[in-house]
Amino acid sequence: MPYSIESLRAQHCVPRKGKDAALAATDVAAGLAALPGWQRTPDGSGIRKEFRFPDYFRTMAFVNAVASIAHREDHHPDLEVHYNRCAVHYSTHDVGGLSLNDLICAARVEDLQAS
Ligand SMILES: C[C@H](O)[C@H](O)[C@H]1CNC2=NC(N)=NC(=O)C2=N1
Repeated sequence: MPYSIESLRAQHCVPRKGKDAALAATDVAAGLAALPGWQRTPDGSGIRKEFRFPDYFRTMAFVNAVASIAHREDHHPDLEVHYNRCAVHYSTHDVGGLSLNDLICAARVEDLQAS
């Protein structure tokens, strides 16, 4: 099933649990094709992208905006925060891998970058 970043952004996360909610490998690949710079983690359990900023202040502004998305969507990424970069890692613990929620949130994070 092809995805566009707009179609992902138009959706909201809902609770997804269990194996039935896990994305098939072909769906993950289709999702990543719509999300520039996002990659599957080496173990395949998540998706990840590193964002770079001019300074710590702007890095933290991004971190707080991502936290706001996490709060609104009730879907929470792991973050690696450094002085001028932040890596965002999404996976869905409740399915033990990737769900549509991860693609939706990644698309929302991309929207932050565009603004
Ligand atoms: C009920 C609620 O949707 C779940 O507890 C959510 C909360 N945030 C979550 N975040 C992530 N990353 N994975 C989950 O499975 C998850 N589950």
